[in-house]
Amino acid sequence: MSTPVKKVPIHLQSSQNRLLVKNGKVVNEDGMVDTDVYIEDGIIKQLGRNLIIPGGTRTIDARGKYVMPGGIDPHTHFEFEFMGTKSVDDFYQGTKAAVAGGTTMIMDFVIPRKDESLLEAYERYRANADEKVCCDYGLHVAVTSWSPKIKEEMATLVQEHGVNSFKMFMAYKDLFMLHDQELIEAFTACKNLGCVAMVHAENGDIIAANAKKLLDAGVTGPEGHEMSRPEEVEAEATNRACVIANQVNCPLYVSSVMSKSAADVISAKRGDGYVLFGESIAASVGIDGSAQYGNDMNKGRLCIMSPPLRPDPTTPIDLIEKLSQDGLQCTGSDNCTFNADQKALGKNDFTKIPNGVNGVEDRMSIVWDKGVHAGIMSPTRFVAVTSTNTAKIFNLYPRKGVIAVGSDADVVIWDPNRKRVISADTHVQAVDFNIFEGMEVTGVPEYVIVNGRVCVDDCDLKAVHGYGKFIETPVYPPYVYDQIEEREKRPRGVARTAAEMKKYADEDAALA
Ligand SMILES: C[C@@H](CNC(N)=O)C(=O)O
Ligand SMILES: [Zn+2]
Ligand SMILES: [Zn+2]
Repeated sequence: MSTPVKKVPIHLQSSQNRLLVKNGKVVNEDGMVDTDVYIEDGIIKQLGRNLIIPGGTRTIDARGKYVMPGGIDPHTHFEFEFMGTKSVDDFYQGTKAAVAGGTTMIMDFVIPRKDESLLEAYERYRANADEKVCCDYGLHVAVTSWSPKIKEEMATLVQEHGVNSFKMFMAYKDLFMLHDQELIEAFTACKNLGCVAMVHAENGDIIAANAKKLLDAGVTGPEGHEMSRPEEVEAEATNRACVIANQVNCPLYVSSVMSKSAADVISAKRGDGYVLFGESIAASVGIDGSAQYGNDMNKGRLCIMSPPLRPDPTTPIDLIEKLSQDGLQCTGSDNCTFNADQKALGKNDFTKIPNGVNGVEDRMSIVWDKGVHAGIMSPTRFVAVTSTNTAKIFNLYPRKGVIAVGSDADVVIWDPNRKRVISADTHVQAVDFNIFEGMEVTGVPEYVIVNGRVCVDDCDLKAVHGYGKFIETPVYPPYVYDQIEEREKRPRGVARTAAEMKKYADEDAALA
């Protein structure tokens, strides 16, 4: 199905059409350079100094600022029907908030209703999103049950609808959860289609058993949520997903890594040469999960998500360090927002609290503040983990995720010193609270250019609904499948001798 080409309304052309970003420091994942950027018709046309440009070009002075690829958020759930309610940020408000925070593309999840086919669910999401989005978007598709029909639909989605990634949930028993045999078959199907398998990694059987025990013991407050699924329940499933994917030689993307233990598994398996990518989220590097165990039950309910925020206060710093050192590769938001009254659906039973928190608007500032401003992460690594790596994994690169001639003009002019205080009183999102309430962050987008159009103009939001479009993600991303194919050429068992271990490690180092 071809994506309908959107005509940019005439009044948005001409003056918005030509832009020169001058005197900035362009930051890509592989380096920084002082140069100017000329944009026309939504595309980056020239890079350099003293550029020859046509009259009528608007010039933005980026002196003292970083000029970076727009953020790409690989993990959102806008207007998602879940746990008897629906997330309140829809594709308009959610993408408007994304743009406000410096994100110029999001990837959401098609999650089928009960008895809805994958194709019907995909069409429903497209119909919901296409006319509303304020920036470009892609779609992952969730496989929440397994059958020959599902396998066929995966192929159709790949061949006709521009999907290259499928999400399997190992949690949410009796709702979305797949068991090992189904995971083996779903991962094998992903591999045979040239796709990326994604997981929500928690052991849903253990969670269900623990939740029952806790409720039977009279634990109904928000603390029961994390108690039912401590870190090792996430780490066990993370390890199991990695092993299954490795055994079928399928590339694996672990979504919303929320604990040190799970992050350690991912770093270790990557060191063993697995084709594996780990995603942190704004919440997990921004705050810890102590509020769930506090005396204020209302506040505790608000930050309930899965996998849960961890009470270990060293978790955020551990995860931002792993992001900085390539232990983890991407940062999403897992934005799945429910208002306080929706969260109160679980006031007498923590298993009824709709799972999910905000993050799409604050993701970029949180990672800059906790990473770059804190002196832990370089600006180039910031670009990698907030934009480029996601673009490469889902085969959007170099159209997205880089400041380069010919790339889409999705550009953020970033003020590394400007500060802002995060608050529901001022945020763009629809949700009526913010898990980062009151947090002062350093690092703010001063201009956000979406497909060549200035949508944040000197910190003034001018996002326009319907301006974004669906972006197809082609199969066989080279960044991923070059490694898979290399491993196929070298079928290798488990290294049994020190010599084999060294040989494999040297081979993998040469490939990295
Ligand atoms: C259902 C969805 C959003 N909710 C959440 N992460 O708590 C997910 O698990 O990714
Ligand atoms: Zn999840
Ligand atoms: Zn999610």
